[in-house]
Amino acid sequence: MAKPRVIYWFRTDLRLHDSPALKAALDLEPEALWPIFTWDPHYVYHVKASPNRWQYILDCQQDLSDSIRKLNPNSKLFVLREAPQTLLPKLFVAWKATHLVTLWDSDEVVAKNGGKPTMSITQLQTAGYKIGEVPKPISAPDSLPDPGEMPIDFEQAQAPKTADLNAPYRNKADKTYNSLAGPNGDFAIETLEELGLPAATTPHRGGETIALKQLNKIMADEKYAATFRKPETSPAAFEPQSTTLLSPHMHFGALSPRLFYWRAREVVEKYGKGASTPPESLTGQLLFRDMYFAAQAAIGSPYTQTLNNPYVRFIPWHLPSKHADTETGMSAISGEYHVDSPQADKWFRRWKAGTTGFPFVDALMRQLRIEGWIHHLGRHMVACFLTRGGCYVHWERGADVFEELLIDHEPASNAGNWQWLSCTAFFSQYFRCYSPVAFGQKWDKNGDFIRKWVPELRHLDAKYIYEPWKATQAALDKAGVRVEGDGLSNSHKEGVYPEAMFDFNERRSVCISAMKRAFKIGLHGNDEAVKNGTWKVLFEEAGETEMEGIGGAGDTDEGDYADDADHESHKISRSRDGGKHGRGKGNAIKQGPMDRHVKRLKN
Ligand SMILES: Cc1cc2nc3c(=O)[nH]c(=O)nc-3n(C[C@H](O)[C@H](O)[C@H](O)COP(=O)(O)OP(=O)(O)OC[C@H]3O[C@@H](n4cnc5c(N)ncnc54)[C@H](O)[C@@H]3O)c2cc1C
Repeated sequence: MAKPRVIYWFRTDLRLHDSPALKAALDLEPEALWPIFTWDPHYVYHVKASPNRWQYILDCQQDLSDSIRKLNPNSKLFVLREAPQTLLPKLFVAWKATHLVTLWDSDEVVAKNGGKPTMSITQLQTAGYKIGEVPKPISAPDSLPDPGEMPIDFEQAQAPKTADLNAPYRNKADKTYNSLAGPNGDFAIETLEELGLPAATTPHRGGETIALKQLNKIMADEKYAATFRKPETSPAAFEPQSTTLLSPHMHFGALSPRLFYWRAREVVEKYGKGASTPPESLTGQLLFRDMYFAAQAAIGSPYTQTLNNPYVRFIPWHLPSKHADTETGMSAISGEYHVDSPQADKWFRRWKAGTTGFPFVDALMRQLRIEGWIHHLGRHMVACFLTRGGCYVHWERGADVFEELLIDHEPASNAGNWQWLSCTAFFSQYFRCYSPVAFGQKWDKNGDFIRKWVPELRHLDAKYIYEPWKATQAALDKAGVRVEGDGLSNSHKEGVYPEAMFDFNERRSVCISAMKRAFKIGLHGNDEAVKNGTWKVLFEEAGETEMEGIGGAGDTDEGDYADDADHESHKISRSRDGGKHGRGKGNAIKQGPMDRHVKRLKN
């Protein structure tokens, strides 16, 4: 019998280590193996991303290609410029391929959670416990077969002409699909130039080699890794940041979460007494990732939006999404929204631009734009501020901005965390709000983080750096800064920082009242009243509009319970572990997209 000829299609798994699908491909003992990546126009034009994330994926591909070449100088990552659904059938014939191998997400956690989404870490841990121990990661292969010949004497299907969500970034002609095998006909990795994009601004670079180096460095610092407690890590730390910054590597599959998990477990076991436990520990962080993945797997496409989502509370936020297709609700966070309040729209645009006049919020938003990454508690701060703790703007607007700017953008984690922060799902303590003054001061009294990202304020006395509206004229003169305008029209003026866009305490109390009312009315995304618009009547009957709200006292959230939605369940998970360093069976985590599927091709 003829030996298999395998097209190995790299998708969200840009690595060689811990790849069951690659192992399955090699177990076939193929006579030819073509590692390929195909540029899907859906991704290129319909997934919003700044050049920072494009650079990251190109880095991951280049590194993978170099690693493949090290194993076999005749091979590399062959990049093809066409949609997979039109390309692959032609390749199977032209290259006489017999097998296609991919990685897929698993629904096992959902099945073990009674077919329901995992809406708390306890549910995730219980389902994980039923599945059993997390499989150990497998090693990278030490050799790869040659690719076969690669004729492309077929017509390249043109990418459909559709709306390009990334058009605002393209400053050159888009040449992504000019030729199937790239400008030199050698199936090379695309460049930002080909994509028509400017240079990235982020200092963070992608690729399996960097990811493994970073992981080794983190685990070599045993005390850090074993005693990691997320709520004790500072959102204001930079160079180095206080958490691992491994999320973008995991997003592109350059790092296996199973490898990360087991390395963290081993360090904890060696460390013994004093090690941290889930959910605050490093393994606990990975549990959150799986919790959101399994929630998305169960809920399906409505997961990333409110409409049609039975698990998301309906709150009549400002700037709701325009739904092109209200039946399926598919385009919820495409970026198009109703401007029901010009005031809220301006707040939203100032939030996005990092010119709210609240220096801690602005510093975080500017770091997000330039670096594509901010600390988890920084994400808490800006998300709470945009939604239930300040602007009362829809969480889908914030998720949309994060989709564009994050280098680690992961649909499940992004939507889930925005729901958490806006108290629409996963978390409900809407009276706990992050103060843009007190929360930053807790971590960084001197405001060094603000001085780095908001240079207009870098010479301002620490006494005023979180609230420049309180600064005396003498203090402002000494710092060489004026506080005026909204930052949208005068953002390029040297030495000018915008005025605060509202009184935070006032807004917080307005928001809390409005949240209280919405919780009382108790609608969810799949309720008829939400779908047919009659929710308006219910809210009008219930009293004043959100803008006039009656106010409520509220608590200042300091982030201590940042990842702790249900204190009771947290206690349960600890006792199930016997309080031992996250080693109990209750910590079992089901790795995300790791099931292997080998499809026999019918050609
Ligand atoms: C509003 C909001 C939006 C977010 N959007 C994303 C996103 O698009 N992609 C993304 O990966 N994370 C997202 N997060 C979760 C979290 O902030 C990041 O995963 C984390 O900050 C990444 O930094 P790190 O690798 O240093 O994390 P570490 O603290 O070092 O944690 C290790 C890993 O655990 C996982 N993890 C940790 N916390 C969470 C969490 N709450 N949810 C899911 N996974 C978690 C990540 O994979 C992370 O790399 C979001 C959080 C908020 C509040």
